[in-house]
Amino acid sequence: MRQRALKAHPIHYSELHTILQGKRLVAFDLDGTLIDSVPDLSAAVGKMLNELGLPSPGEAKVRDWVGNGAPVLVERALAWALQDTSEPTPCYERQQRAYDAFIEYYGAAPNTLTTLYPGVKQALGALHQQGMTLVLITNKPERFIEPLLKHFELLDFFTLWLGGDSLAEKKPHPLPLLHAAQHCQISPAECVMVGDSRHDIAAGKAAGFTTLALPYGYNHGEPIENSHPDLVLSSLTELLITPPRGA
Ligand SMILES: O=C(O)COP(=O)(O)O
Ligand SMILES: [Mg+2]
Repeated sequence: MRQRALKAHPIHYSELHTILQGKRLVAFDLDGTLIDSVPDLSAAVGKMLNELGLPSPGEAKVRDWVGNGAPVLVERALAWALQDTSEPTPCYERQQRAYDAFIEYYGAAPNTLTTLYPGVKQALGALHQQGMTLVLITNKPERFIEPLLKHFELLDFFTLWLGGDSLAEKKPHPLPLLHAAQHCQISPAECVMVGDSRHDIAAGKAAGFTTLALPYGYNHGEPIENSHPDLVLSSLTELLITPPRGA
C-alpha cells in the first residue's frame, strides 16, 4: 500500500554540522537523488514493451520499479505487461530481447526529459569546495553514468563513479560503498551515503557510513523514513545552510 511520505522537518545547522563533522567522503546516489530520470526511463520502457507488442505502463508505475538496476526494471516491466497473457513468465530469449531493446532506447535518449533536482549543483559545488571527496554510486548500468554527469555538468565534482554492473555486487550490498572508501583511502566512519531509496540506506548502514536521505525520489512507493536514515533532508539545498550568527 502506498503511504504518504512524512514531511521532513526543517534541518537545523547544528544537526547537519554534527552529522558532517569529521566526514571526508560523501557518496551520492544518482536516480531519484541528483536527477529525476523516470520520464526518460519510462519512455524507454514504453518503447521496449511496444516493440514486443505490449502496452506502455506509464511513469507512475515505472517510478515504483526503479532502484534495483536496469535488469530488474525490465523484469518488473515485463511481468506487469505479461500478467494477464498466456506467457506470464517470459522465456530467457524474450527477457534478453527486452533488455537489449531497453538499453538501446534509453541509451539513445537518456537526458531528453530528465532534470536535475533543486540545489544539486550548488550542494556538490559547496562540498567539493570544502575539500570533501565526492563519489557516485548508482545501480544504473555504468555506461550511462559519464554521459549523464557530463550533460548536467557534474562530472568534475566526482573522484569515482560506480554502476550496478561495475562490481560483483550492487546496493543494498555494501560492496560498492566499501570499494569507494578503500579506493579513496578513507575509513567508512568518515563517509556519508546520500540517497533516495531503502537500498542506499541499507548499503550505507551495512558499510558503516552515516546515512542521509531525500524523500522526493524513488523508493518503491514507501516513505524513506521507514529505513531509519540518520537524517532526512527535504532537498540538497539544505546542505548549504550556514551557521547561525554567533555560532
Ligand atoms: O537504475 C536504478 O535502478 C536506479 O539507480 P540509483 O541507484 O541511481 O537510484
Ligand atoms: Mg536512487
